[in-house]
Amino acid sequence: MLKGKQRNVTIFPNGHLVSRSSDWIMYSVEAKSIDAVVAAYGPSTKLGAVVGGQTSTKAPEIAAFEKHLPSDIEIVTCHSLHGPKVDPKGQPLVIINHRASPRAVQLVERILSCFQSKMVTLSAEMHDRITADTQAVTHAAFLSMGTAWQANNQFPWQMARYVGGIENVKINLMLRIYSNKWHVYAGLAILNPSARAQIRQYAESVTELFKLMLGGQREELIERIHAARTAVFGTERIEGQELLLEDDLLDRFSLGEKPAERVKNNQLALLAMVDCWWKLGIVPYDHMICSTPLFRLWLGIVEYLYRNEELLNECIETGLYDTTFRSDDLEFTFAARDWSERVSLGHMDGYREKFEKMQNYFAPRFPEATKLGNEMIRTIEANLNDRRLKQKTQT
Ligand SMILES: NC(=O)C1=CN([C@@H]2O[C@H](COP(=O)(O)OP(=O)(O)OC[C@H]3O[C@@H](n4cnc5c(N)ncnc54)[C@H](OP(=O)(O)O)[C@@H]3O)[C@@H](O)[C@H]2O)C=CC1
Ligand SMILES: O=C(O)C(=O)Cc1ccc(O)cc1
Repeated sequence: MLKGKQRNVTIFPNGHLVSRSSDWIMYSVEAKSIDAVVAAYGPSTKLGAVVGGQTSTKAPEIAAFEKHLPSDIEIVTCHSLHGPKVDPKGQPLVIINHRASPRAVQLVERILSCFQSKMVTLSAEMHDRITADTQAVTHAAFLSMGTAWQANNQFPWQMARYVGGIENVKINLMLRIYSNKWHVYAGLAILNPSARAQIRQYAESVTELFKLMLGGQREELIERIHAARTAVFGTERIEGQELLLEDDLLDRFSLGEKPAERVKNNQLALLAMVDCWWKLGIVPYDHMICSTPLFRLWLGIVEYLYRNEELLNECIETGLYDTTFRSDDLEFTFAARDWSERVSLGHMDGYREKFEKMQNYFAPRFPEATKLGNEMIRTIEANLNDRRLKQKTQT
């Protein structure tokens, strides 16, 4: 029974009754089921209605609309670029006019304006290309971190090496992804035609960098890391330019006890990300208009590392000469390759099986991590906005 303000909402027994009586319909279902759901209810769409979807990958959604909707139905679809419990205000909201009149686009924009999100107009193809660069490959990195920790039977917040600074962001975002539904990430990775190659390159970058570390190939490693840095972040640090993130801010969001002295880490996951962007010719800043909070935090910690010469050198030296964490890096490399293979095979069940195994392992910490993660996203996003604003007013 609906209470209070929602008393005027009537829940129909099925999608046919919704379709035949609605002027605007948004399909917000699993991407893997979109074809079956639109096949079932699409033919019942009210004459003159506008139809869209909220799935994270537009290729299968558009294919389903084209196949099953009557040809006189207008198609304006969308994608909110944030997860649950994030304030939609100011977050990107992609609007795609696939087959519609300006009147239909305006109707959808007016309805969705209540989110107070930042609307961005893109084509479906462009949307999928950008989200493969931003979301799919970012998720691959965090899924692999979790898999490696589980394989070594670790809860990273219990280990000095993984507490404080950028480690906090890594752990919180990893837990955030595993606390969400498997089909969201499987859909993003497997059904997006551009995602496979990106995820494969990430796994290759991890493997190749790890081999250079194992082989003690100092010069090649330095050369490769610096070449990637130049391609992604430019040749020099602009004087006075502030970093997106700072130590004291990052240290606030810890699930564990911070050690007196920071323990070194070679940050293979972050080095591989920049290497992957370089190899694929991706400049992540170009995608800010269509980015999620998670991607901005990921880019924030990567930038934090690459714009700090001392810290980057420390990662290189640790990677080459500190063998204490070789087993972590070995498991991380296996994990990145295994996720990539599962995505390439394109089997939803293979993805689900692995995702849910990790989800069960980390589940006891989800409530605490979700609370802390929400707070972290709120605080860091506010900080990023302040800085962008300051930088804008200075230029
Ligand atoms: N979660 C996120 O962070 C984001 C998700 N998205 C996208 O939004 C979509 C929905 O995701 P989310 O809400 O998280 O997932 P949920 O699993 O919570 O929701 C999917 C819903 O679809 C319903 N559904 C599935 N099949 C049918 C059917 N045949 N008839 C009627 N209803 C059906 C399910 O009903 P039932 O439970 O009864 O099976 C369920 O309520 C996905 O495509 C996802 O990629 C987009 C942005 C962010
Ligand atoms: O921010 C992320 O990448 C998330 O994990 C949340 C999310 C998941 C699916 C989407 O389509 C949009 C946002």
